[in-house]
Amino acid sequence: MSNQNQQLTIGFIGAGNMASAIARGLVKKGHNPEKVIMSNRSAGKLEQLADELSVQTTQNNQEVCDKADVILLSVKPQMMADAISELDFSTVQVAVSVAAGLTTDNLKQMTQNKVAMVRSMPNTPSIELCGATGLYADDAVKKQHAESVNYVFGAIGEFEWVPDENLMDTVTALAGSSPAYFFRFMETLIEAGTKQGMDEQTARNLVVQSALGAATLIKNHPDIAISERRTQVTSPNGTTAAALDSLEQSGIADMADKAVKAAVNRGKELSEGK
Ligand SMILES: NC(=O)C1=CN([C@@H]2O[C@H](COP(=O)(O)OP(=O)(O)OC[C@H]3O[C@@H](n4cnc5c(N)ncnc54)[C@H](OP(=O)(O)O)[C@@H]3O)[C@@H](O)[C@H]2O)C=CC1
Ligand SMILES: O=C(O)[C@@H]1CCC=N1
Repeated sequence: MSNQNQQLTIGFIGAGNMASAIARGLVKKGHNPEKVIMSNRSAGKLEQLADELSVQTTQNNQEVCDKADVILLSVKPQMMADAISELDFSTVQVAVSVAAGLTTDNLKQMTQNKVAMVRSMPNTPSIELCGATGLYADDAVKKQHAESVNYVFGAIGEFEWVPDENLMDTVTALAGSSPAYFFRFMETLIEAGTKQGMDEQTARNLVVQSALGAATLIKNHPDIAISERRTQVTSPNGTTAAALDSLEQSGIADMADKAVKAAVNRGKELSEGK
């Protein structure tokens, strides 16, 4: 990590699931917790984060603006206008929304266009420094702002800038939300294993290690197609072929397509205040 970026004070408005995942990741990566400040509406989460991470906490959102160089706007989309409209961002270098759906136009309107605004879509594996984040900035965002943002999201995983803001709803479907799809698939496999008579802990260990192994295998060999890895597992007329045939007959591709479209559409609704 570059020394200059390590000096950044990183602020959070809203200290819920996503903000605490990023803060935990940053501290785990070695960012000085005294250079993290988090605000939240209610006190309980702040007390826990102060105890666990030794970050600065406050229930005053303006204090975060006054102390932080980079601010992550991490309240629910429906709460964003209430949380940020009255704030003075004049000493803030760049604000980064993590909210699903809200466009940079929505956000700039809420802040009267007074702060450089980046839109991000991270995910909770950021706690383990395995995050996947999509980022979008309009032309007003300077190189120095982008570098600060790269530092934050590079510390907690991998990130991709997208050139077209419309793609941020797809980022939400494929990165922000997708850990939940994988969790759900793991849950269903474990449950199916227990129906075959296996105890839950053993089923969990086998499923989780297989998920980790499958992702690691794909990630460590980007030159090998995912379909080739699938073929390597699938003996002709074997057990995998039987399972995959069943998944295809149940419409796995259609299910994924519909799920992604549902998430994208919900993102668009959120941008319209629905
Ligand atoms: N969860 C996830 O996996 C992901 C979430 N996101 C985005 O992150 C954002 C937050 O989601 P998530 O963390 O899940 O939600 P949470 O409900 O866990 O966190 C939101 C937090 O904002 C606080 N809050 C609400 N209003 C204010 C306010 N006016 N001032 C200060 N704090 C306030 C809430 O406080 P209180 O304790 O009082 O309720 C709450 O702790 C959303 O916009 C979501 O779209 C993006 C990617 C992934
Ligand atoms: O479910 C949501 O709306 C948020 C955004 C991505 C993950 N959680």
